[in-house]
Amino acid sequence: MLDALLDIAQDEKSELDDDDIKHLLLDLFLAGVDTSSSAVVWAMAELLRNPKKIVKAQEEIRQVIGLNGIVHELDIVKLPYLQEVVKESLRLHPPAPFLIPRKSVSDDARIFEFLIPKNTQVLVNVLAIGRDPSVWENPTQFEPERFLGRRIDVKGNDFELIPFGAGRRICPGMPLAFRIMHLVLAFLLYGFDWEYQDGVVPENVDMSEAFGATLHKTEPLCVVPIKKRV
Ligand code: HEM
Repeated sequence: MLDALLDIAQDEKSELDDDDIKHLLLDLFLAGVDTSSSAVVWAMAELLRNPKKIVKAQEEIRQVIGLNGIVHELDIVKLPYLQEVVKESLRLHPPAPFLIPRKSVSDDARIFEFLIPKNTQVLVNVLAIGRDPSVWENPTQFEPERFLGRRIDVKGNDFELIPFGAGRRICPGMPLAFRIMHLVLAFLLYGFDWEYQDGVVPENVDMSEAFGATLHKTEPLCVVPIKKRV
C-alpha cells in the first residue's frame, strides 16, 4: 500500500503529499488493527467455550491441510465450517457495534415508520440487529451451523448481518479483514490445541463486553497453546 502511494506521489501531477500519505496510513492502522484483532479474539473465545465446535473446526482444517502443512489463502474456500464460525462470531460480536456515525444531510428521510429529520446523526446498532430475536433463532447462542445451506453473507447484501456496514461507505478493508480472520483462526486452530489457565472451565468464561467504538472483551482471553501432536 505504501509502495503504491509513494509511486502515485512521485508523479508531478499528483496532489498527494507526504502528510496525506501519513494520515492515510494512520487511518488504515486505526480502522484495521483493533477491529481485526477483536474479531479474532471473540471467535476464539466462542470456540473455546464450545468444545465440540472447536474440535469440529480443527478437524475440518486438519483434514483439508493434512499433516505438517501451512494454511494458504486459497484454502479458505475449502473450509466451510470455519467460514460459518467467522460469520457467527461477527453476528454476535461485531467489532464496530455502531458502524461509523452518519448524518442525513440532504433531506428528511423516512425508513418504515421512522422519520429521520435532515441533519440528524444516525447510529446503526449492528450489535442489536445481530441479536434481534425476530430475525435470529436463539440469538444469543453461538451456532455457526445456522448458516449451513444459507446464502447469507457479511458483504453488505444481507441487512441482518452487516458487521462491515453496507453501501457506498462499506468497510474498504473488508477483503483484507476477511482473509486475516480466516487465516489467523485457521493457523491458531491448525497448529495448536488450547487449554484454559488456572482451572477455568468453559461454562464460566467471562464474555462481558467493554463499551467503546470497538467491541472488546472486558477480561482478556487467557488460554494456553499446546503444540499439535503429530
Ligand atoms: C474484522 C475486521 C473489520 C471490521 C469488522 C470492520 C468494520 C468496519 C465498519 C463497520 C466500518 C464502517 C462502515 C459503515 O459505516 O458503513 C468500517 C470502515 C472502515 N474500515 Fe473497516 N473493519 C475491519 C477491518 C478493516 C481493515 C483491515 C481495514 C484496512 C486495512 C479497514 C479500513 C476501514 C476504513 C478506512 C474505513 C472507513 C471507510 C469510510 O469512511 O469510507 N477496516 N470498517
